[in-house]
Amino acid sequence: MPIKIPDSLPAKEILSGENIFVMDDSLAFHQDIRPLRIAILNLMPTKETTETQLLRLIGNSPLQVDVTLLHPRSHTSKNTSAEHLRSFYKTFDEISHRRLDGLIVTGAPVEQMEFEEVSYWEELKEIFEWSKDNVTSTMHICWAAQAGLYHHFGVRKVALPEKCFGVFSHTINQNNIKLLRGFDEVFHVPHSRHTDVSREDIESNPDLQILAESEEAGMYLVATTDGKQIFVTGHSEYDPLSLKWEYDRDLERGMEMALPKHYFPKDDPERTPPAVWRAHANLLFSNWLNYYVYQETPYDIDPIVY
Ligand SMILES: CC(=O)SCCNC(=O)CCNC(=O)[C@H](O)C(C)(C)COP(=O)(O)OP(=O)(O)OC[C@H]1O[C@@H](n2cnc3c(N)ncnc32)[C@H](O)[C@@H]1OP(=O)(O)O
Ligand SMILES: N[C@@H](CCO)C(=O)O
Repeated sequence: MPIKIPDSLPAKEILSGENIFVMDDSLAFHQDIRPLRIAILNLMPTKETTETQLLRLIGNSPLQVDVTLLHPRSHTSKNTSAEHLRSFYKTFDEISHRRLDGLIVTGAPVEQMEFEEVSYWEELKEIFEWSKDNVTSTMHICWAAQAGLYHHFGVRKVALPEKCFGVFSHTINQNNIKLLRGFDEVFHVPHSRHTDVSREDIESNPDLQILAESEEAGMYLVATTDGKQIFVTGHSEYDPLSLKWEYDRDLERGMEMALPKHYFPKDDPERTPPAVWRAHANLLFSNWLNYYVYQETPYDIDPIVY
């Protein structure tokens, strides 16, 4: 939340220079408050796990958030029960007449397919197009970041020589970016993917900025200069044991798996990995909700019907 202090207090200039959000009296007086309308388009097979992880982060905010869970109507989920989807989920066509303050699109285990082979690709393209005029800010996670960058900006997906798998240290590229407010100079994030996005395609696009990256894992946070689209290549939402679960799963399937990097204490898979990314994850989501959604979205959000 912003701090409201008198315009003439010396701290105001100092804090503004440090990328701290300071609100002046006139804006504070005029600010109307209502619950935020956020949808999560959940493309993960393990929907209940992902719901919980994302809601935990969205819930850590003083803002009231009204959450709608969405699943793609053009895909029949094998791993989530129809009963769960019927009880708790909607599809895009049921909500597309209303605008959203924020939209989160999750990862999906389809990164090694061509985008066009994904069963819900046409539907996702429709949602991406709609989001440009009907959502204040959209956050795309992992595969959704690759898909969004490809759809909106033609950024190519690139196969990695080996899976980017582990918990990596990251640094920020720019000061005075609202999404990065309060970030430590070095912070940690899990990555778990076989593909990356083309740096060349991103760097040559003046509408895109690389906000944070990792020497080992590459680009992490990419955003449009207007903040309407955020692309997150890692999984800050993961639970402490998510990477272990993926590692054990793949070993059980008989795959040759390298240990997740910088994860198990002393690289011993019998030891419990500590979560060293939780503070970062909470800050990323609360900064997004506050500065890219709440402070930007209009109070009267729905289109006026004459
Ligand atoms: C790069 C990222 O974004 S990382 C995020 C993805 N990570 C994860 O999903 C981790 C958890 N998932 C898993 O471990 C596995 O997917 C499991 C255990 C749930 C299931 O794996 P498998 O049995 O090998 O594969 P299965 O045949 O059930 O298909 C898995 C999923 O792939 C996706 N998928 C596969 N083919 C397609 C396709 N043509 N189009 C769209 N989705 C597809 C679906 O999401 C499918 O699950 P769903 O039908 O329940 O949505
Ligand atoms: N995080 C994913 C990567 C593959 O999409 C997994 O290992 O399940």
